[in-house]
Amino acid sequence: MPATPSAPVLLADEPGSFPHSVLAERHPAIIRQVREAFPYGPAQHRALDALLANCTKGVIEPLPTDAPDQDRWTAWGLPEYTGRSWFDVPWLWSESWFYRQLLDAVGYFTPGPWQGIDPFRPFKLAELDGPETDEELAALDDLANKPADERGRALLHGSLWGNRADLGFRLSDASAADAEVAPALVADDSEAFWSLLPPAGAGTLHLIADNAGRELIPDLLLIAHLLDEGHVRRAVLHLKPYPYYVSDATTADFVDALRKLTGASGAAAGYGRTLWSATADGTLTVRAHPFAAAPLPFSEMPDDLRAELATAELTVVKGDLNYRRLVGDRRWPPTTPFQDVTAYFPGPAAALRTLKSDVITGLDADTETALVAAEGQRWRTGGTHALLQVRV
Ligand SMILES: O=P(O)(O)OC[C@@]1(O)O[C@H](CO)[C@@H](O)[C@@H]1O
Repeated sequence: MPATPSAPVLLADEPGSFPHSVLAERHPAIIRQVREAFPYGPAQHRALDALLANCTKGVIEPLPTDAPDQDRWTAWGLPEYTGRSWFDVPWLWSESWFYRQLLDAVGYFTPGPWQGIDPFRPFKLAELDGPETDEELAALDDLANKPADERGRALLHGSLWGNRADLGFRLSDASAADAEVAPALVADDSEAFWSLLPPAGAGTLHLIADNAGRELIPDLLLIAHLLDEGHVRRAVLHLKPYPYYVSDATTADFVDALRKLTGASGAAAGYGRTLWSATADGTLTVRAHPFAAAPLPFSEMPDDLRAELATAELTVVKGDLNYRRLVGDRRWPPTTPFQDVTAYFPGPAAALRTLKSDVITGLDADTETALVAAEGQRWRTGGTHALLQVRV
């Protein structure tokens, strides 16, 4: 048990707060964009209208008794939250519920012509095919002749900062992509990261992925490097079982990213070949566990996932949402020890995250003071700061 006393769970009930803006502004904007991106029929438009009204003014409603995921959502807290405003239940919970309901509205789960059609795919593809992605891949050629440890550090940073590529975040803050970043990390355990993964390692890396496209590609490059240089013998990539938080990576997005690499020229294609053959021989495997899209913190992970992560040399936990799930989506004092709040995790873990929501732990007091003096509380949510924290 962590020695640290717990902190209040984040709700979205305070107007003016970041969680409130996500429910009141980001979710309606997502509905609008999805609606405009597809030639949906009248039934889908009606369902989207109903969702818009429900998610902004209504209450959590029960699922139809024949919903295939009824049991799962029952176990995840639906009976407890039914009848309550979306703004009055844990924010982590209502956000996951939103994506589940949005997919339902467009027919994603219903047998028929729209089953399995990712409503976020046009946005993901536009990013994957954009000039920035090609520039990032071309830059790998400059890295190719550097010593392996220098390449490793550059690729680790690429994976970390790749977390800025979050289409949901950009929806609510269009200027986010251009905002200047603060290169110094607010917490930097990268030495511990490398000491957990020395060369000639025999273990398995797990990576809990976050966004597709410009985040997943650098994640894949890091995995390829760790395999090629012998830091780990195997890797397991955890993806989402269905589209989630706009740009979260699914198996289809993994395929697109890998094809992008193998279809590129120069060094990028080499990484692509490493990964393609690693999937073929089982060195790299993918998972899409239902818990990856659960509305719960990782402390409540099911036994099968816990047992699997317990075998990892290191689990890399990518992104802001996964960080919220890792430490618990709570109002921790920022200096709360990261080791304490992650003590429950089944093995060593490394959080690689740009800061895009209020939750933060593991800061030293001077760092917090300096951030507040410079920016008020904006540093928590602006996506311009990043951290790499390791739980040993
Ligand atoms: O997990 P990611 O892609 O880094 O960020 C997810 C995010 O954009 O969505 C949530 C709010 O909707 C926050 O956790 C964060 O702002």
